[in-house]
Amino acid sequence: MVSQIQQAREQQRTEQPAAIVVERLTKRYKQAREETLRGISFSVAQGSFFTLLGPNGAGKTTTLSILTTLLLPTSGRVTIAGLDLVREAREVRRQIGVIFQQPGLDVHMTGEENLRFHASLFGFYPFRPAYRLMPVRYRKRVMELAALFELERDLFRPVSTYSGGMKRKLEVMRSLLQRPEILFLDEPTAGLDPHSRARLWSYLKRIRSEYGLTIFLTTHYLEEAEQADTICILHKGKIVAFGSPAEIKEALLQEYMLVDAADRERLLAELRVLGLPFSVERRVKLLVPKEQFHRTLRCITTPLTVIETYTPSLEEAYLHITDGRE
Ligand SMILES: Nc1ncnc2c1ncn2[C@@H]1O[C@H](COP(=O)(O)OP(=O)(O)OP(=O)(O)O)[C@@H](O)[C@H]1O
Repeated sequence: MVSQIQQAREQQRTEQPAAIVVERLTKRYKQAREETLRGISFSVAQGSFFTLLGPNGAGKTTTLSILTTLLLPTSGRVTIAGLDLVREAREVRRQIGVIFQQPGLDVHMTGEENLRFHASLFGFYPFRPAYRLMPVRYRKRVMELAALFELERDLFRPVSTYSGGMKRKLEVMRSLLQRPEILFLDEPTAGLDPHSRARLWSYLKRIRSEYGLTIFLTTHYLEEAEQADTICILHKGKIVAFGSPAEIKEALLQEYMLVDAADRERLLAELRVLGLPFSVERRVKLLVPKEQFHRTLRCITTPLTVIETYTPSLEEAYLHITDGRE
């Protein structure tokens, strides 16, 4: 845990300023026997694409709810855009946009009415009973976003006529109305078909480059996490892996060979002499990287009865790390 905090501080010192700094965050729900978050620490660099990945129940939504000021932490400290999450919650809300797992649109209203009500409710713009009566800066912002998301033609139609993908786009637009610095997305592609999912990703890429947004995503889709700058894997309320997708892959992927011999004792003695790392399960498992498979085999003189090579996929490695831990 100490190293996580050091890592968070180190990142702050050496790279871009951190958009989010989380230190020793815990959450215990009322009447819950265990903590849902068990002292997690990490930081998110400004303008980066950060993914919180983990299986059901890992604590992703809890973390996101705390970071978006909807839920109070039990202990720990969080800074968002340089503001203290608890003491300056109101100001934090102005700096963030949020897209929740469950769409929260009123389908009886038009797309624009949904935007207008949201903007007024959160105090970003004063409420007026018609779009044309809204301040010019609101109308300019809405049209700018509608153009970006190609929703101009449908903006004044009831949301009940929208497809799932269009509703998602409207939600993204709504979250960007006040020009937030950080966009939080809780499993935003759940329920979308692959086509709409891919399109949503391309929009997110565009807004990120156009507005320099920091994106904080929670997901349990590995392929979505792979597009991130940083992945943080949460499991049972603890961080079990943290780094770039390449670093995570390297840490998680363990390539190995399974070998065996009629004279197993001779084989094991030989492996010890050769100094090769191994463990004995049903077969003898040699922990060597793929590039060394051939060389390793050439060194072994004991006649082998079994030779199998194994390169797990990222998916398998992820399942392994999240299945086998307490
Ligand atoms: N209001 C609550 N009261 C008590 N326990 C809760 C509450 N909300 C969540 N939990 C528990 O906290 C744990 C983490 O839940 P959370 O929703 O944060 O996980 P998650 O990683 O977002 O899962 P999913 O991918 O299913 O959304 C779960 O065991 C859940 O039962």
